Amino acid sequence: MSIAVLGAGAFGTALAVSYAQKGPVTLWARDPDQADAMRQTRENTRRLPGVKLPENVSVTAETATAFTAETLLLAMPMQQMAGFLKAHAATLSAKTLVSCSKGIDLATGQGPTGLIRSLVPGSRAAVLTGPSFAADIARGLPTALTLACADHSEALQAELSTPTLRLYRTTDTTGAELGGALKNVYAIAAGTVIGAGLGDSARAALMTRSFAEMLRVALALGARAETLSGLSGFGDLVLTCTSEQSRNFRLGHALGSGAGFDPSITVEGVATAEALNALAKKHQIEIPVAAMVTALTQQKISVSEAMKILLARPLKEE
Ligand SMILES: NC(=O)C1=CN([C@@H]2O[C@H](COP(=O)(O)OP(=O)(O)OC[C@H]3O[C@@H](n4cnc5c(N)ncnc54)[C@H](OP(=O)(O)O)[C@@H]3O)[C@@H](O)[C@H]2O)C=CC1
Ligand SMILES: O=C(CO)COP(=O)(O)O
Repeated sequence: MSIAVLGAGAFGTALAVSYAQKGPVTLWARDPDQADAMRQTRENTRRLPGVKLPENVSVTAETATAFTAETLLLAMPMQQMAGFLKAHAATLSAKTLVSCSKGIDLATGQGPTGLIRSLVPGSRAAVLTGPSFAADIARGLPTALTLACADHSEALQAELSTPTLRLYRTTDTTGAELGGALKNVYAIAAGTVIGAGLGDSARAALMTRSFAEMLRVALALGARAETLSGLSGFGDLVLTCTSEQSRNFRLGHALGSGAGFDPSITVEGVATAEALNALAKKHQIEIPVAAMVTALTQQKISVSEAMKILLARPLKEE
């Protein structure tokens, strides 16, 4: 089997570096100048500086070259995925398309597998998700992820596992992709709490109530509870809410502390919060924490107002 990674950001580059241990990997960058620079320097200086690209990684800006692989890993920001799939639908059918992106498409409310199934009907859709920072994967640090695919995926699991990247499989694509998408929203909340100096106890409370929200949403949308308790849900929530490596956490920290934040940094939780609010409204699910994140990121509310609203909610059973 052969692998190509579509999207040469931090995560796509890290995955290409990791899978190059097992054989040749094609890394597709949309920008020909960036592809040239990466070929010359053997480094993605903009998105993943300090990591050498192994010889087994071929960088290209030609989709025709990348699309010769059988397994294609989609590693672009979530709001870009639908456009990419629509543009290349004809050539992508009959491929295995593994989404590595975390989010909900704002226009349709779909996750990655929903988009893949509706826009590229002949393909096979899978999701690779879980607690993993690009820099850790690229350095070969031990990591465990969830591979979700509706059909039997043992062969894909073996193909995408490495000695340091251990995959657990599930058929619950809805649960896996919702866990990965929603944890980013709550990481913004956790970062806000820490940035505003509200303390570790407040963060633990918020993470716990966030997990309750994640579970409520996921169950309402047909996911299995055990998926949310696994790597793609609980595991990634813990990582992202507790590490300053997380861009979602760092955006929240900036909101909480009043610091500035570079708008060119990919922060999936902002659009996901908006998409989540629309889904929750449609399905009548209570999401008080995520609602506050949306209001905060849209500058409709201050951090102290958000805190007061959450603490003043009616007392109830856990
Ligand atoms: N970084 C991480 O640690 C992890 C990230 N992820 C997920 O991976 C996804 C990508 O994130 P990440 O790599 O970190 O983001 P980056 O910001 O590092 O890079 C985004 C990449 O996507 C490319 N891109 C943007 N728009 C398009 C498009 N229309 N078609 C093709 N490529 C496009 C960008 O190209 P250009 O430079 O030309 O703009 C860039 O190479 C996100 O969903 C994220 O949640 C998942 C796990 C870990
Ligand atoms: O998904 C991630 C870790 O699992 C990366 O998180 P950020 O996008 O917040 O950096």
